[in-house]
Amino acid sequence: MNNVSCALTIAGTDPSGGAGIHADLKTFQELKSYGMSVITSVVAQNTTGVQEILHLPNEMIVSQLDSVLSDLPVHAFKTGMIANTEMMEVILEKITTINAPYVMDPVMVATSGDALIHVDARSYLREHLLPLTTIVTPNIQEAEFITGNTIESLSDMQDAANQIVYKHGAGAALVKGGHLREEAVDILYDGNKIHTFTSERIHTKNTHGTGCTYSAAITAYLSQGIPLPKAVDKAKRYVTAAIKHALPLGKGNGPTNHFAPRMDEARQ
Ligand SMILES: Nc1ncnc2c1ncn2[C@@H]1O[C@H](COP(=O)(O)OP(=O)(O)OP(=O)(O)O)[C@@H](O)[C@H]1O
Ligand SMILES: Cc1ncc(CO)c(N)n1
Repeated sequence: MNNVSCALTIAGTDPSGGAGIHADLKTFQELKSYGMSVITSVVAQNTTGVQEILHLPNEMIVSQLDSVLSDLPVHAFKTGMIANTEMMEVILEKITTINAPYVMDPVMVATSGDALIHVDARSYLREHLLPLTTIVTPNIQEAEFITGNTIESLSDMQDAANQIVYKHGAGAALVKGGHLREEAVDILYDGNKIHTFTSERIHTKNTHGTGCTYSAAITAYLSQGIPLPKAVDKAKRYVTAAIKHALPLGKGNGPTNHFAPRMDEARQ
């Protein structure tokens, strides 16, 4: 495998294995990209919520980034949880040197409702990191924060996706409507046109880490040179299968099933 595609995630941890760095690396592996990770914060969390957070010193984050960037290729990268403004500043300085697609999951709160980033950092993320992205993947709540508008319909989602590109400078915006309607509809504006991705809505409480898994799948496909709308289409299929076969583990919202495509293939 001389032409292996390398994908990097910069995010927080989840010892219960369903979200954060762990979801990202499992997804990269399942989708056949070589996974690499830089840890921002160590998060004691599980399917029921977040118990404790330890932020790594900024020098250690920079040091991890230097270790990866001085030695290995990066064909696409993503950011997830970046807890505060200072951390965002040092990460920004390093990622501007990477010449590869950038997927931002603008993580603000966990599925459990626990806050994962400092309130002030949300504005920094919008003003300074967002313009660097190839694609940003907000859920409704995150898109409402970025645009300052309420989102209640598909047409509101389209307006938000447009605004996030034109007004806030993202390369493309994928607004996820998982929580909005009977179908799970996501809207992508790629700077040229609106694309709509629809899947059945799966009635399950096991949705811990869906956002991480989805953005990691987009990153994996972009690392393989697959162009944007197609990468999102394939990632949407992957996350839908992962939710459909979600694992009833833990006492709260169980994790998505990163093996899911193999289970579907095995049945065919
Ligand atoms: N119950 C569901 N059935 C089918 N698809 C879903 C369901 N819930 C979410 N999705 C889809 O999963 C993907 C992830 O979106 P979601 O809105 O859950 O992300 P998120 O809120 O960022 O996740 P997280 O809780 O990990 O932060 C989207 O494509 C969304 O449409
Ligand atoms: C570390 C981390 N990033 C993102 C999420 C959002 O699901 C989470 N629960 N934990």
